[in-house]
Amino acid sequence: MALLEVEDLTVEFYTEEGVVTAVEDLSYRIERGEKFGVVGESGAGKSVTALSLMRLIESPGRIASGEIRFKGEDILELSEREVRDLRGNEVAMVFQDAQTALNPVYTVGEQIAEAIRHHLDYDDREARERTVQLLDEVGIPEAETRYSDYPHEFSGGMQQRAVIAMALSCEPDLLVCDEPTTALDVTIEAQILDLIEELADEFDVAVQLITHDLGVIAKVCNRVMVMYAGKPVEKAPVEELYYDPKHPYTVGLMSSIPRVGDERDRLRTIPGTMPDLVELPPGCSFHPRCPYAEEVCTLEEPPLLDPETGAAAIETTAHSAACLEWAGKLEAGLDYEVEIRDDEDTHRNPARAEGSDD
Ligand SMILES: Nc1ncnc2c1ncn2[C@@H]1O[C@H](COP(=O)(O)OP(=O)(O)OP(=O)(O)O)[C@@H](O)[C@H]1O
Repeated sequence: MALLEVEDLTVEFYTEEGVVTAVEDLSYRIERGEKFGVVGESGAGKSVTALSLMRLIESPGRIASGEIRFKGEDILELSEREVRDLRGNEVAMVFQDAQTALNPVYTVGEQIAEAIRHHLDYDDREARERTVQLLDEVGIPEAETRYSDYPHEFSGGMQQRAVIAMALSCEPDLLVCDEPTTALDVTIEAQILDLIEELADEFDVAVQLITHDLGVIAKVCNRVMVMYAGKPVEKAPVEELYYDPKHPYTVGLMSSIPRVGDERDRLRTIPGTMPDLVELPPGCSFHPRCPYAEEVCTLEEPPLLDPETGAAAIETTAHSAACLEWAGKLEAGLDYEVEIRDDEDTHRNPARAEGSDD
């Protein structure tokens, strides 16, 4: 049994414009200790997915259908009290903005110690000791002294480290990080990502890392799900996604990975914007922006398929993509080439999209 199993999750928001289907029929699973990335543009449904895991979707939204099983138990069936126990204790979350996670009127140390006392039944002294130890582990210098600092006395990067310490304080099995580094500058971003990766291994905690940046996923994750307009369009081990992407949207996202000193001609960024979620385009939601779209793409919605066999993807399918190409339905096929640039050299990816014309 996987640690987390999300099955056919659909989340809707009732707005004046109509019903927004923010997440539709979404399925994925995360194994114990796995680092799982969720990537897509703004509005893809990444945060809504994360909030659903914590059962934090609020009106006008609701989880319309699906199951979210954590250690085999459907969290949608739990009582409010049971969900509160789950949050923080077994599933912890780190958001983009550390400031909203920290209460300005308590010292950083007190807040973490309070979480420890609440969840782990430690006395004051034990909680304080554990807090200092955690602050030290997340790289806060002079942890003993900084325990008594208020959040505003910490820099943005230090605040995010403290939030990570708080998230890990109750030894969760799953850490959900929603754009944890977006508010930070690039050097600090790299440090925080390294920290998340190191701590995930050290604490043996699985991570669901949400970002709009494939470069961030590359640094941290083992497996990735690409989302577009509320649905998964590609799932793959990270290396495979980079070397052999099977969905045109993924290829478009790759062009926006910033690399220092990267002089190569970029693949075009994807023109256009995400469709209106109240009224999705017919057929494949991505077709209005897809350079390879054909008439069939306006008519048929592509399921997730195994690109090797064209069979419907099941949970054990390692690499799947929702493009009609893999159902053998495109006449001209996909024709893209991915250029990978390593630190030392640049080489063309040998893996071209199968079924390409030339
Ligand atoms: N409170 C809300 N009320 C109405 N619609 C909402 C609400 N929250 C989310 N949505 C809808 O769900 C869509 C997906 O939102 P979500 O926050 O999950 O996107 P995201 O992929 O996390 O993007 P971002 O990177 O901008 O956070 C939004 O575009 C919006 O249409």
